[in-house]
Amino acid sequence: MTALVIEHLEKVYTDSYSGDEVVAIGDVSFTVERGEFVSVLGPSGCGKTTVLNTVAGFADPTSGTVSVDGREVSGPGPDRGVVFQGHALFPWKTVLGNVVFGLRMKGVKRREREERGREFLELVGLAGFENRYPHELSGGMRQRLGVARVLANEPAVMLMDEPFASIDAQTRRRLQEDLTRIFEERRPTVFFVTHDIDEAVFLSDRVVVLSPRPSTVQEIVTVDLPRPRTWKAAVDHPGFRETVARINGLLAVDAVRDRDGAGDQESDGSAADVR
Ligand SMILES: Nc1ncnc2c1ncn2[C@@H]1O[C@H](COP(=O)(O)OP(=O)(O)OP(=O)(O)O)[C@@H](O)[C@H]1O
Repeated sequence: MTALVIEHLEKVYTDSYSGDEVVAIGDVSFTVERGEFVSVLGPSGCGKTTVLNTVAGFADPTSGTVSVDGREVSGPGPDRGVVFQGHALFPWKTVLGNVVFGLRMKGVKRREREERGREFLELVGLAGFENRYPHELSGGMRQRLGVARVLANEPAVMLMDEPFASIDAQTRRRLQEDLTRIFEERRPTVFFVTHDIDEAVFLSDRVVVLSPRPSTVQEIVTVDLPRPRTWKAAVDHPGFRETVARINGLLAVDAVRDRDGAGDQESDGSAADVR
């Protein structure tokens, strides 16, 4: 069953300083099936975060529609859970308090929510930290907590906007492996935004490659890698290297087009800013 449908999404912003119109998203359509992990990749400024914000209900489309489980999105809702880059945890609540917050809002009884909260903390490797506060955790642990908090609510779609971008490379790899394991165990529906091609390929079932602004879907690449996945197995797998090379090629074409001025006239030349 299809969990998320994005149809002919267009987004035009008006620059608050100059009053100029910026066409962030030209025409973007794609779907995410239930239990599927889909990443969105594209040059810097092509509108990846805008697509995610529109799905989250934080931004309205200029035209086009976004539907989750058959219902058109018209604002934020509990059917979509967002894991932010900057954690967005409640600093005054304990680790367990943060995880069970959404369940409390839904009216789940204390015993059951604490049971579920502990289960999700265990899943993300934070068992034993229930009574700590977010400031007592490392950046990686806070990000795990962000994931546990969203998973505990069992949203129809889990939205992740570069959740590991500000985390050191070694920890990031571990978190990516943990996320893959959690995905394989629980099969949430995930919509993931990233700059990192390796990360997108390692985590995803499909990768949506966007063109430079005003963005369109350049290609949707299916990742043919067996699960369960580990970094060790992935880097040795020819399919992993081929898929990374293919996406690299797609984005390199964008960078050349942009440099030669054939792309977006307002480009700041950062189209090659895809790690
Ligand atoms: N609130 C806003 N008002 C005006 N312009 C905006 C606003 N938000 C985003 N933009 C512009 O829309 C375009 C797309 O931005 P967005 O952040 O969605 O891109 P992105 O692909 O996620 O970028 P990055 O890869 O650098 O994180 C950019 O040119 C940005 O400057």
